[in-house]
Amino acid sequence: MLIIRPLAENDLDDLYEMAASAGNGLTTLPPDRTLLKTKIDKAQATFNGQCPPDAGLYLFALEDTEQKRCAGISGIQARVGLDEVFYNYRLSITVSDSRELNVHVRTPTLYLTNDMTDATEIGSLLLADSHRGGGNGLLLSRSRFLFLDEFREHFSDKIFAEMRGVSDEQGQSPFWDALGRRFFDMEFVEADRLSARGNKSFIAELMPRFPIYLSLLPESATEVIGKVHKNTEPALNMLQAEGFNFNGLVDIFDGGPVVEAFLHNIRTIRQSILRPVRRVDRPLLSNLPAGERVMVSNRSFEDFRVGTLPRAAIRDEEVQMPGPIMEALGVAEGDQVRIAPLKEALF
Ligand SMILES: CC(C)(COP(=O)(O)OP(=O)(O)OC[C@H]1O[C@@H](n2cnc3c(N)ncnc32)[C@H](O)[C@@H]1OP(=O)(O)O)[C@@H](O)C(=O)NCCC(=O)NCCSC(=O)CCC(=O)O
Repeated sequence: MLIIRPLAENDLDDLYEMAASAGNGLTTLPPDRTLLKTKIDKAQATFNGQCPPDAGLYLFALEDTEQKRCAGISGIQARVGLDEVFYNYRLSITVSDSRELNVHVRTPTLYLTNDMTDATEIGSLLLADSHRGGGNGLLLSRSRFLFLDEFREHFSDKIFAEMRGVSDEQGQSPFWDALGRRFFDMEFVEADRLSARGNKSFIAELMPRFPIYLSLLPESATEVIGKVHKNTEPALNMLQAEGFNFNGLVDIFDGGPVVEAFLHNIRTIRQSILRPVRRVDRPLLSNLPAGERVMVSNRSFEDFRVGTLPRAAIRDEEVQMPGPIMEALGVAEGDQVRIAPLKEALF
């Protein structure tokens, strides 16, 4: 059985292994044990109330209960731009127009902004290679929306994700090579490593502050602006299906797109329903295709859990749950649980 739960201290080895095999550009998940441990500590402090929930870092693990290991991770940062300034480039247009000379030229232009300050960021989405496909990525990504729905008061109305931009197998980013590198004499991999260590705004402060005309950059750089890394296409696809759209901002390092949605418009949130639990003596059927399963959450803050059930378990007045999933979610008969589509609409 696969269950979403808060990331815990003993997930460190699994997390490190996943981060080490993920390649470059996943800035928030570097293969660095000390840094990953700091993140786990911050997430634990958030879930157990030692850190203000509005400034918290919520990291979730996908636990494979048979293999007893963490097979994936996903996250929510309650607000960005509080501890350090949060930068993006806005992809805008400069128009040069002269009727006398019969000239009308539109030049795409990048402006350095802090537009996402105070918004809620989802990120750190990573699934072990062994668990890719079959709807596991859907559960990992979408279960976060059940949490946001339940505890809206701690989050912004605006939810966004910075998608990993284009870089090659050697970690070369055409966008970084054409831009950041000229102001900061450093390879992308090194800049990415430094920003993972919390130096992102420090690097950003050394980047050009004046507008950048894209016609002055090489095509290798302009053609990757707003594009995602090929391994990130499923992540983007899932967010687009939830109603997220490109908001015109890109990452200052690799040019990857920022996508955003308003919380109340997110598909999982719009379609979620509550039902009381009724225990049934039935097999789990956790191998059903994603389209035939739904997500179910226990609605707890400190011990948030999400699993999946067959769609047929939802009835008008109740949701029917086999004992093992009730135990995994920590719910009892009569408790109200929240249910949302894993893939196909509920009704
Ligand atoms: C992103 C995940 C977790 C997704 O898991 P899976 O690969 O198992 O996904 P899946 O369930 O097979 O597919 C999910 C959906 O994407 C679709 N899909 C699959 N391959 C695709 C492709 N090449 N192009 C477009 N869409 C594709 C599937 O049809 C499915 O949608 P349907 O069911 O509708 O058909 C994984 O690929 C991964 O760990 N990637 C490497 C790390 C990474 O790049 N992470 C994102 C970084 S960016 C980030 O973290 C911010 C974003 C965020 O947090 O959400």
